[in-house]
Amino acid sequence: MSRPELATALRDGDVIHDHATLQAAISTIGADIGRALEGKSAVFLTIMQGGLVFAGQLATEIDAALEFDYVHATRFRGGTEGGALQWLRRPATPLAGRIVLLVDDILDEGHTLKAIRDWCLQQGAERVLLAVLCEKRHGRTVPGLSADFVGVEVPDRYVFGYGMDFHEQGRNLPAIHAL
Ligand SMILES: O=P(O)(O)OC[C@H]1O[C@H](OP(=O)(O)OP(=O)(O)O)[C@H](O)[C@@H]1O
Ligand code: HPA
Repeated sequence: MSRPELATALRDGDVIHDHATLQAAISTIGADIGRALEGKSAVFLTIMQGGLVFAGQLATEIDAALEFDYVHATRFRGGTEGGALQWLRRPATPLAGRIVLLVDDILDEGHTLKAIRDWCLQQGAERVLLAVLCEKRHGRTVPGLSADFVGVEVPDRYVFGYGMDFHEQGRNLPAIHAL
C-alpha cells in the first residue's frame, strides 16, 4: 500500500499553532523549568524521535546545569494508531538520586510518558518532571499522569509537525497541524 501523502494532509488539515506561538510557549516553559529546578542540576532526557525538535529549543531556554541523554521508545511506529510501547534505547546516564526532566512532543493518552517516568523512578531518580510541547485534553489520559510543563493544548485530532510525524513525514514542519 502506498504511503499517505504529506501534501494532502497539509492541504486538507488545519494549522493549530504557528511557529511564533510555539517559540513563545517554549521560551515561557523554559523559564518556568529553570525556576522549578532552584539551582539544582537535572538529567535532560529527550524522548526520541518526536521530542527532538522541541528538546533542542527548550534546552537553550533553561537556566540550569543540564546533563543530556535520550530514550527511544515508540508506540505509534509511524502510524496514527497507538499500540504497545516498544523500547528501542534506554538512557546510559545513572539516574539514582537525580532530578530527571523528561522532554517529549506530545502527551496524548500518556502511556509513553507513564512507562518512561515509572522506569526512571525504578532506577532511583529522586524526582521526575515531565515537559511536553503539547497536550491533548480528552479525558482518556492514563490515571495518575499529568505533565508539569505544557507548551500548548491541541484538539482531540491527530496532530503533526514540530517533531510529530504524519506517517514518518513532516517532523520538520515549523508549526503544529491537525488532520
Ligand atoms: O501519550 P501517548 O498516547 O503515549 O502518545 C505520545 C507518544 O506518541 C508519540 O511517539 P511515537 O510512538 O509516535 O514515536 P515517535 O516519537 O518516534 O514518533 C509521541 O512522540 C509521544 O512519545
Ligand atoms: O496526535 C498525535 N500526533 C503525533 N504523534 C502522536 N502520538 C500520540 N498522539 C499523537
